[in-house]
Amino acid sequence: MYVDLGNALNGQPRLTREALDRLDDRVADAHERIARGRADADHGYAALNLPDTVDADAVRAAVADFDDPETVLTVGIGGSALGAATLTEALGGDVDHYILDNVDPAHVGTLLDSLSLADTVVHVVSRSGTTAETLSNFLVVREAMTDAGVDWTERTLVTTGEAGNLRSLAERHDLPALDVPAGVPGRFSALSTVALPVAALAGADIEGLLDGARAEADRLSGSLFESPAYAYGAACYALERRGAGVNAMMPYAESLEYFAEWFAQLWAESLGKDAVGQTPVRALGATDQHSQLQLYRAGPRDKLVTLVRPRERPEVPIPETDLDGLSYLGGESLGGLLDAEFEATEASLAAADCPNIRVEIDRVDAHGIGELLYGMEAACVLYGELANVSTFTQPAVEWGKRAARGLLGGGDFPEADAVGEKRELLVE
Ligand SMILES: O=P(O)(O)OC[C@H]1O[C@](O)(CO)[C@@H](O)[C@@H]1O
Repeated sequence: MYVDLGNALNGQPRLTREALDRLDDRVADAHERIARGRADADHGYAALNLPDTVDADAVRAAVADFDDPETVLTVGIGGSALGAATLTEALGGDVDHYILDNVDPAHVGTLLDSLSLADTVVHVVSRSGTTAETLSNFLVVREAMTDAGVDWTERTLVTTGEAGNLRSLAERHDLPALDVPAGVPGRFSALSTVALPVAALAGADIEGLLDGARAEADRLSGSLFESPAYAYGAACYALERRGAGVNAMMPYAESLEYFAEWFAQLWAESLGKDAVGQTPVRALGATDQHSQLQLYRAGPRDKLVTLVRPRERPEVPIPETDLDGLSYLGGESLGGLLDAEFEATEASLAAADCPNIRVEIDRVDAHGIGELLYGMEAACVLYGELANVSTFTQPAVEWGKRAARGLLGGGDFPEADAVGEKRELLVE
């Protein structure tokens, strides 16, 4: 992973090279704390050990008995789904991968009606085993398989914690089951038994993913100027401290659209604590040049834009044309056009004093994706250290869960009472 901070400096919010130099001493201290946390496999820090601790053989063994499925359906939510979605979108492969990470009846019904469930492997993932959306969707999927005459116990893989509903289900029905990695929050689990099974079923290069992650881990050092991951995390932190409360994650590759969604959970759920944090915005280049770029260039000076691209792309030539004013495109390539737009957008943001950071990988392949995912995880951990927040917890998401459960008669929760006290100003 390559990180270029040139355009992060001297914009509005204003970050200077001198400020980064001063921050580097704190990066060194943070790196020591991170190294200690990794050495002790402390909660959360253990995620940065995954390239060496994940049991890839167990992943391969768990999927070995599934006979080359056409389709894999991931039933999970948050980090239990977004890692798998990111991997298969970026790396492609031999299966059609769908995820059910919402409980929209229209979507669930339409998707299940479209699938050949006899040729589908269901990977149900939940660390806690209690997540309402995941368990509800699994019960619906299981019934649909039964109604279709499919033995669901032959088509289901489980990844879950040591105890809980899914663990009991796997034991009761002798399902193949993997353990979620100890001490790794879901949003940090893409390079683990949570997401790797789908990548394995899709025929992706698991070792390449882990090699890329190891390469990025090897670059972690006591200076942000020697570690791309720390350079990114430190610059994002420093810019947020100076007013960049928004970070628009804008990959210039269609196959990295889910990566931006994965990044949004990683950044928001890790860093949004104690009334601080940096709001991740999911964007896509070049598409959002015709959309959100107007706001980035001419809106409030409260943003940084992260521009991500592979240095190599496949070539699709643009045919010659005599269309008025468009002959310059003829003989070019789509990749050449996309890269020109990347660089033009980068320069347009700089010209408008909007701080932006260039993140590149050699190509969108297993090694590059391993670098990118690990690098962003390490960047997030560093940011959390510098911001002195509890990076690996997410207490704020529990309130709504209790309210919903109370509304559904799942217990006596005062949060549910608050729903009934909603202020109303209805306009019809
Ligand atoms: O894997 P589980 O326990 O179902 O949790 C799914 C997601 O829900 C959260 O716990 C938030 O509610 C995320 O942190 C997590 O990725």
